[in-house]
Amino acid sequence: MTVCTRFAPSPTGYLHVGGARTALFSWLYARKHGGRFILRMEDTDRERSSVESVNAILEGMTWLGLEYDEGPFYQTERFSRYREIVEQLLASGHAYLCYCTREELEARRAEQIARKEKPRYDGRCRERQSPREGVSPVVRFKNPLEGQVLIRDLVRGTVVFQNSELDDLILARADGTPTYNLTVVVDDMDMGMTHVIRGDDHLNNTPRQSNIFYALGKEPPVYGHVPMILGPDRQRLSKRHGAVSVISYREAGYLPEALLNYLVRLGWSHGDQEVFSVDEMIKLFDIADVNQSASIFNPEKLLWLNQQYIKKSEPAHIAHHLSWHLGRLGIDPSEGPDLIAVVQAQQERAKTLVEMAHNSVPFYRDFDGYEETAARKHLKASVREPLQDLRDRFEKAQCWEASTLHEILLATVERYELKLGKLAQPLRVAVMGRPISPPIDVTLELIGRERTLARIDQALAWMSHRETSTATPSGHETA
Ligand SMILES: Nc1ncnc2c1ncn2[C@@H]1O[C@H](COP(=O)(O)OP(=O)(O)OP(=O)(O)O)[C@@H](O)[C@H]1O
Repeated sequence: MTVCTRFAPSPTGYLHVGGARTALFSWLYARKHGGRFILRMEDTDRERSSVESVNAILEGMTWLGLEYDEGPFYQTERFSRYREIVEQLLASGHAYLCYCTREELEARRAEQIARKEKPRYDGRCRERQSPREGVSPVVRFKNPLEGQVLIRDLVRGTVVFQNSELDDLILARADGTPTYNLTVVVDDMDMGMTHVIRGDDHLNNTPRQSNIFYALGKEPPVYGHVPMILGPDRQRLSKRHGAVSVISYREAGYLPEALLNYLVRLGWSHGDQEVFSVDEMIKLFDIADVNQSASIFNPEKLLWLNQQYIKKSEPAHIAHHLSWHLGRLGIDPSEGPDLIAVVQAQQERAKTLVEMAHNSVPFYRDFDGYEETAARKHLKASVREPLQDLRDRFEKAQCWEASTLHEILLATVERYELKLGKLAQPLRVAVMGRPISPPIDVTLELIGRERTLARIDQALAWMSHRETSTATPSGHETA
């Protein structure tokens, strides 16, 4: 039997981290067992579903690398099939037409509450034979009245539900549209689902869905209900409450594998290992090791993991993701130094790709002004002469490589009896516009000879201009 799992979101918003982790567990289960992973859009709520949400979910899945083998399937395209199954259940006596009106149901409900009973449909139309004038009936499932439903849950172990606790749920509304529990069963049956791994917010639906499977003469799939991810307020993250979209993590400079790693560890562990490649996740993931309790999303830990991934990933891989961020800043990396070298120079320190992209801008684009405090501190009159000298030596450099540039810088500071930083920092501000960059020799190599010389000239001119404009009538500098 080939394992088949699915992710079945309702396209009523973006893909958020809670849904994404449930998708990841389902995907890992399929991959680990050499099975199929299906994507299904549960879009029957036409009011709340939208094409934009479908696209946002697809974008999130693609970015995370949770590729699906089949789908996306859309429930709205399967209405005739749902109708067929409703007819089948009616014909086999597992469903019946219910003519109770909304007002009657509400009145009975109020009475049940007044008697301190659990409000539920009282089964009045179960044996009804004749239609009722002027009322369009709904179709209800004839839930067994006795016995139990036993769920052997992959995460929670055996969970028992009493049939006496379950309502005769509505399968089709008066206008003929199918309800959630019916569509899910028909799809899971038709799509050959062997394992349904979903959030434990669905646990109460499971005995109802299992009974519909039995009524159709089928074995239900194996279920695994994974715990919820909660926000800092301990409320379940959902599209309607506090969830952060997966794509906003892309925009904030996270690597998809860092987010996957964070999500897999949220509620699952393998010894004390923290960092897992996707291949390791597939190999080591065991749904039986998933916690039963909910987890709280911790953005600091995610940031820490992202930094680890930036440090350790292949530069070419980071370059691939970084170029997307540079594109957002209007930079075409092919118009400057090799992006892989730019990544290598910054891999040790960047926490996010947004930070790396921001710090990479001067490698690709000339800047207009300097960071103000840095310029005031480092581009001082006293440094003009050594900076000019350094510039002239750079111009004559035999080759434009970090080691040669380093030698030239050392020789210049020696000549002026300066500490290295006293010239390296002004140089950095001159060529980058700011006081932070990778090692200065590497920075210069990346910027290239022409740009470096032009930027030092620009800084020297800026310094002269500043000297004249800030000079007092007596000729003393005031800054
Ligand atoms: N906070 C969460 N933690 C873990 N899994 C979740 C969370 N929220 C939803 N899921 C799971 O993600 C899958 C898709 O859910 P769905 O699209 O209905 O998301 P939702 O955010 O609950 O939507 P809505 O805001 O409409 O309630 C389901 O299996 C659901 O159980």
